[in-house]
Amino acid sequence: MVRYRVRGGNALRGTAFIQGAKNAVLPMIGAALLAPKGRTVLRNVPIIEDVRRAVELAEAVGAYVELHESERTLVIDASRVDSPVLPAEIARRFRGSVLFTPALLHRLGEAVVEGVGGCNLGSRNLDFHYLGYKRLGAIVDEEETVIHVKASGLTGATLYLDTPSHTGTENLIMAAALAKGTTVIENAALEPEVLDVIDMLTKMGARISGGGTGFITVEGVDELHAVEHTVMPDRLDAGVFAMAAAITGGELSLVGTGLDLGVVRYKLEQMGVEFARQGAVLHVRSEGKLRPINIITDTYPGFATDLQSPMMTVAALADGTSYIHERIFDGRFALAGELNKMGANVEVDGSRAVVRGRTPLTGTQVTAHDLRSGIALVLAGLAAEGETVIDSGYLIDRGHAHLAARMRALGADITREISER
Ligand SMILES: CC(=O)N[C@H]1[C@@H](OP(=O)(O)OP(=O)(O)OC[C@H]2O[C@@H](n3ccc(=O)[nH]c3=O)[C@H](O)[C@@H]2O)O[C@H](CO)[C@@H](O)[C@@H]1O
Ligand SMILES: C=C(OP(=O)(O)O)C(=O)O
Repeated sequence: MVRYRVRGGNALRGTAFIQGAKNAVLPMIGAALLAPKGRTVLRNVPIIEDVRRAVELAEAVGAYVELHESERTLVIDASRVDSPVLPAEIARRFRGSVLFTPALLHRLGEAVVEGVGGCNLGSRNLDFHYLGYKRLGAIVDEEETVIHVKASGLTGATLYLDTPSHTGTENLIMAAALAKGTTVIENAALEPEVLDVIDMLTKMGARISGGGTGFITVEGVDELHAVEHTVMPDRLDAGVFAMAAAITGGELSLVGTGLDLGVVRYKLEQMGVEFARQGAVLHVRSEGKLRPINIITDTYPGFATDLQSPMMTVAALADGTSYIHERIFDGRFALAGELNKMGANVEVDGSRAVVRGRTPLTGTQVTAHDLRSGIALVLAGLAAEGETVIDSGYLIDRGHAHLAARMRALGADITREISER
């Protein structure tokens, strides 16, 4: 059992090193399995639990994988992939397991999905993935919780997503990349991570156009080859560090952000946080006095749902009433009860939350219900009086690498403990 212990009151100052993106590296590991020869090299890999699970899953289907932690590099040899089964005990521990299905379909003609995990955020359907595979010529059988997808070669088709699913878009691009003929994916996701995956697949020999427009065209090719690729920065990790500066009255230089934070930056600026781009470094500074804010989550370029929970903590520390509307997931407010235990005043009504700040936060024992509510509680702990103890830290480790060490280097009083239960 992993547990985080945070004692609040310290302003975070210094240089924060932003990790590679979880939501880019996971599809890239899936993409690496599409190459039947050679070795793929992924750089700037975040050393997070989801990556460890992805490595275990790749090994379970027959790939040879080296995770070089201090070099943040993965080397993947997929030449001996021989099992179509994604075993439940690994696959149910993270969402990214679904991203292995296109490679297994192409390489072995079938994929057996014994379960898919990920954060518990209400309904998390996969119908667009399976309907898309069917439109490309696969047969999809569901037996209770096990899904069996079979295809002796896929054929291009026009696909339409009811909503621009992130992993759905990635999976259908990978499925189409080796299908015969042309596939068009309408209402495709626009997230920067999807574009990074398209870049990697393009280097591998895939023919993909329209990334970032919502209409993606894929011309199928006969084979993809192993390449080297550097994973883009994690904009969610960067957002969390910017928020840590905001609530503690700190000053941070974010290194490795590359891209701008878009709407997250604008919302924090409205709250009174100062940003300055200094070449490759994004500088964030706050006096610690924050104005309230309104947030409506949306697919990119809207406000990312994954930063909604951390932003709820920031809102609880702002002077006045903030409003949050969660539009992507129907169960993403588990944080509210935990923040209220610490003294916040958050009222949830369906998909909307009203946060009345600023109320002083006091450290106590709280529960991370998912990855982002976990990191939001770490933020709350940084600004609270006394000690905040957060269980289960595993959920935080799913998505943030070496969190305690990185925050301690900036002056935070935070420890990560491993206990028997
Ligand atoms: C590993 C990964 O990249 N995870 C991210 C990905 O999850 P993920 O790809 O699972 O999220 P989706 O974009 O697919 O899901 C968003 C919404 O669409 C619905 N939906 C999705 C697919 C489908 O076939 N049918 C359907 O109805 C879901 O129930 C959910 O309400 O995007 C989410 C939304 O930005 C992020 O929170 C996750 O961090
Ligand atoms: C919802 C998330 O992740 P996953 O899709 O991997 O569960 C997240 O990163 O906040």
